[in-house]
Amino acid sequence: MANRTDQLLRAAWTDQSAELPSHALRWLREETGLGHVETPTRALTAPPSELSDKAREVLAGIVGAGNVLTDDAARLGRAGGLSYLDLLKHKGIGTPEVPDAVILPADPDQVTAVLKACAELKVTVVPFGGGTSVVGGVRAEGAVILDLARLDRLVAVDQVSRLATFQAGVRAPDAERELAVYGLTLGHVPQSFERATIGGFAATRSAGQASSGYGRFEDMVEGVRMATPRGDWRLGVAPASAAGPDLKQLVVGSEGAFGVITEVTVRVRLLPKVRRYEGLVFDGWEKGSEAVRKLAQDRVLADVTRLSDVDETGVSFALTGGLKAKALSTYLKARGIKEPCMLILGWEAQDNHELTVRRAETLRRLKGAVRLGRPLGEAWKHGRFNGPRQRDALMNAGVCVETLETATHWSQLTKLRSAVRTALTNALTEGSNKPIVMCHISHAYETGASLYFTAIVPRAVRDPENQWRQAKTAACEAIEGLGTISHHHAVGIDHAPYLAAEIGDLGVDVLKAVKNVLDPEGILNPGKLIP
Ligand SMILES: Cc1cc2nc3c(=O)[nH]c(=O)nc-3n(C[C@H](O)[C@H](O)[C@H](O)COP(=O)(O)OP(=O)(O)OC[C@H]3O[C@@H](n4cnc5c(N)ncnc54)[C@H](O)[C@@H]3O)c2cc1C
Repeated sequence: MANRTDQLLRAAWTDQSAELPSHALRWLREETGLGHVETPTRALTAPPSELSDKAREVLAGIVGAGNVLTDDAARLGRAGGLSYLDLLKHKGIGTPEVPDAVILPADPDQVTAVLKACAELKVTVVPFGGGTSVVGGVRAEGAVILDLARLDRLVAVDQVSRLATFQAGVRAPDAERELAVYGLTLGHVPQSFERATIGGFAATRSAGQASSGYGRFEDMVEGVRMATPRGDWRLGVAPASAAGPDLKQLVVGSEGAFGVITEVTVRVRLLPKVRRYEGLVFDGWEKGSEAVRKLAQDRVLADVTRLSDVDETGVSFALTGGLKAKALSTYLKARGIKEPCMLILGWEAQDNHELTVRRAETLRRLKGAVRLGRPLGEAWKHGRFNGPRQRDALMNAGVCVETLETATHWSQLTKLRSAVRTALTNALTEGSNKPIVMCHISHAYETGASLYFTAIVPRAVRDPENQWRQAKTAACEAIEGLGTISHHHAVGIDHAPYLAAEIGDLGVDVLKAVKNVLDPEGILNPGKLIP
């Protein structure tokens, strides 16, 4: 179990070293001014645990002495999430926030007992699923980590209603493996799929790459069970209800600040038997985003619908390298495409007839696009979980790489994209360093879409944390009034200062009031979600 979280003590996504191909590194040096930068991984030590003997004894009485871990490896292995800043700290640039202990309860009752004990002992608790938070959600200095790794069971499957109940610590690949036995799927595939958990998805309102077809995670949640210092809370008895506001939605997105989700009942679907992914290219962002809007509003989106802007398309083609990239660019020019914007579409269906009909409905609306067929789509699908490994390789090469996401209505989309691009570019341009800022739509709705930005620039040698902070602040300020502070990464610590601008001071007071009821001692994940 320790290996599930250690990953070079969280300095990387996997324990396999990641390297950039030489042509990619050469290209990056030319484009950004990247020099030769060393990124050593420093051997880290943990400060002594400050968990009192009494607390250790009480917690051991609940979960067993072997499940209260205070050794350095266990604590460093859960020190922080997987944001750029968290990864930097584990590479020895900055100091990671190390918890005092790691508690591993075995079931929902033990979770409730741990929370009640911690409330009495005034011990702060940070819930930890896969630890993939990119917004500081699992930072736990001066707190204990409540790791849900042992809540790893499929509790029930209702094949008639197409529902499955999972314990919160089940990881996405394990959930899919268990469902496949019944011919079912959840269809939730965020880029963090390999490591994130069912409880983490619910706690953060996650959105997967196939959200256009399968919905966001909160659309899938039919029921939740949450342990709080006040006791166990279960919600969700029917597919729809008019019994007052939907309190499930207070739990979904609560980021560990109101309680610990111990079980989630999710809507599942039949496992698809046929899949088809393909790529098209539009000439320019406006034409591409208009096309995605039409698909969304005519309700014929493919299950995966992802439009890259010209910068992101350029980077994907450049990283392909060699003759293939040159041939592609010559072909697109010959077809009159001046600013290629790549659209990936993926359909999943029960049989070829269903797929053919849906595909035809989508494609007949995409006038003016150059179809590049299956190789491009299949290549995207093949590499869909490579992002974290590429980030490791970039960071090892001395690159600052940050991703951030937002969403807005169609009428504001182009304005928001320009505002964030300009903010990031200005904040990251320094001396001979030139940032690359790229963007894509990966989640489309009838009324609007998400925007996902990736910025890469040579890492500042003197103060890398400040370089990141300036870019983050500039982007968050650009978003204010135009879109949401987070479409799927959640609030955590990093977005908390901007939440009031989105939900109002009254909204923040409502969240505080809920917390006061469920967690009167304020032991749960302080500093996260609520500003
Ligand atoms: C490389 C990379 C790619 C990513 N891609 C995506 C993406 O495509 N889509 C997306 O939505 N997100 C993405 N994320 C963000 C992250 O994976 C999601 O936020 C995910 O939902 C977190 O799941 P987790 O199990 O790792 O939760 P953790 O990181 O462990 O926790 C996240 C937050 O939820 C709380 N929490 C966790 N479990 C529980 C629980 N059982 N009860 C109460 N609170 C809990 C934690 O305290 C924390 O505040 C990505 C992250 C990385 C590093």
